[in-house]
Amino acid sequence: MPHSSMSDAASTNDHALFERIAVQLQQQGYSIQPNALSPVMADALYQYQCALGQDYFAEAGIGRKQKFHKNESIRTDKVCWIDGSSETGSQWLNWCNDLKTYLNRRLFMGLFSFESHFAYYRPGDFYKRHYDAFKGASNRVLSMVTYLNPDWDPEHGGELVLYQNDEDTTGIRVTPALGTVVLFLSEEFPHEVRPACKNRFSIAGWYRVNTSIGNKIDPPK
Ligand SMILES: O=C(O)CCC(=O)C(=O)O
Ligand SMILES: [Fe+2]
Repeated sequence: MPHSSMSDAASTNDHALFERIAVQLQQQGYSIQPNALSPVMADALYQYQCALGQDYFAEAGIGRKQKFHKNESIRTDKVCWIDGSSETGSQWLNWCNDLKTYLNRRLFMGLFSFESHFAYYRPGDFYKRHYDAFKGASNRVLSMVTYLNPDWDPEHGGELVLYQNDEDTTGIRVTPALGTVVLFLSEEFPHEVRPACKNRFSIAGWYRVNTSIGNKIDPPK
């Protein structure tokens, strides 16, 4: 039997996935990938988020960590930022970093850093139509959303609706099923989260470019 370790197999799968993402980002500016996460990674992230407990989740705001405004008319979800202090958190960040390296090599995107948080939408919670970044006003360039909901049926609601531009009122609807990953250019695609009839878990993340000027360090860290 040929020798093949778990990690070799995983990285071959990831390589094919990263290539599909790159092609779609180049052709259409977004990519929707059901079952993008390995079942092991999807389950670890799901378990991790479930174990976090309510206390870890804070009311979400608008803007980056530093410029934070609470705004309940636009969004009602709760979030918890992910760092590398846990095994699962660091595996997640490594995977996101591998994707960053791949996209930089393949598309010359110049992605510099990545930040992400778990998000928890209770039944009825929503995030109204918005852009993740405004042209020239932010260094977030690529948005990524990963869903952590086993057994999600379309009738549970909670879709992401991704619009092609300001005029688009139809959009593309994405069911937030476990393991689905969506990426889109942050300045190009308005989008919204529709209310669901049950708890909806996800990870929202953003790849950023480096816009440091002089001695102002941006992104921080
Ligand atoms: O959870 C989603 O489907 C999208 C979340 C989102 O748009 C955001 O956090 O900016
Ligand atoms: Fe968003």
